[in-house]
Amino acid sequence: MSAPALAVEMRDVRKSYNTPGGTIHAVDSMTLRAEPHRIHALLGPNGAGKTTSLEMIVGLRRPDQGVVRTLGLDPATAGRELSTRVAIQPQEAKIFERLRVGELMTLWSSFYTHPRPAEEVLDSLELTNYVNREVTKLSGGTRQRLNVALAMVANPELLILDEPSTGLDPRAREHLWSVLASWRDRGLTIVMSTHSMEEATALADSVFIIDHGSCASAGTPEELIRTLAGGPAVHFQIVRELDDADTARLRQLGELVINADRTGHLTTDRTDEALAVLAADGRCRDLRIQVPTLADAYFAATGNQLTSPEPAGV
Ligand SMILES: Nc1ncnc2c1ncn2[C@@H]1O[C@H](COP(=O)(O)OP(=O)(O)OP(=O)(O)O)[C@@H](O)[C@H]1O
Repeated sequence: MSAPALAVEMRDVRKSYNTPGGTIHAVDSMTLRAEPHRIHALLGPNGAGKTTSLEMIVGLRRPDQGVVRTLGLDPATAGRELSTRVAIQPQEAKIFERLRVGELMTLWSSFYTHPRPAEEVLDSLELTNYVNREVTKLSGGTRQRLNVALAMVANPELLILDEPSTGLDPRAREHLWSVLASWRDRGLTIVMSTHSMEEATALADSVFIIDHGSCASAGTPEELIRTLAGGPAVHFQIVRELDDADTARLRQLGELVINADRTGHLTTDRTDEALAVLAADGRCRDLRIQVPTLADAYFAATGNQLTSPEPAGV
């Protein structure tokens, strides 16, 4: 079987929920394309439609309208042909709570034809020491890592993770990122949701900015920052009036904005040259270089700030 060009494609997908309070348009005109062998992050706040999208990608929900293709197949009808190739981390492994970690992994891997060795997955996620512990006695963060392990033991081509680092302390989170990156380097495709800018910046090869059920913008973190947030900017407070020659020089370097209160900024990649002009003879003070981040790109794409909750243990 030849591999499809895209791991996941959503074209103008809509999904609503009818609730006693009215219809919720959870996913609305969602269009995105995820290439294989990459880590893709759906980045957006609570309620943006990330989980609903992931559930449609694995076939747990059907779209009301539009096209979803996962590894080239329609997840609503592909059945076992897809379920052996795609794994999603169980949101809450409430079932089998009385089992020990090792027992649950053995049971879970028995559901699949070509599972990955459970010991290898447990080892990579630093869970080996917990094999004899009952699932119910695990901490939230350890349990979250077990959920990722349960998905990975299926040995999928496409791994779907819904906010995988929720509840992890900073060290565990960074370790999880390095494990996910190493799996990607061995050919796995990962599609994950997150509301952490830091996670998307550190981990994702491509980011889909999700806003009110649709994809507002997509690209590598660097592309999104460059195209949406612009380049670095030098901010300054004018002390002595800039003369025409200074202003002309600054305009040659980039885009100059001077405000009525005599503050200003120059958007330019040539920050050293800009600083030299602005600082000469004490013309300006409070000089500060601002390098745009994914948060700035997110704000430019959606008009909203996305505040990442602090990871547990901070
Ligand atoms: N089963 C459901 N029944 C009714 N409404 C739902 C259901 N699942 C999700 N919703 C609503 O659909 C919208 C999108 O939810 P979804 O969980 O897809 O977003 P999300 O981006 O994953 O958010 P979170 O980060 O909070 O999980 C929200 O308003 C949510 O309340």
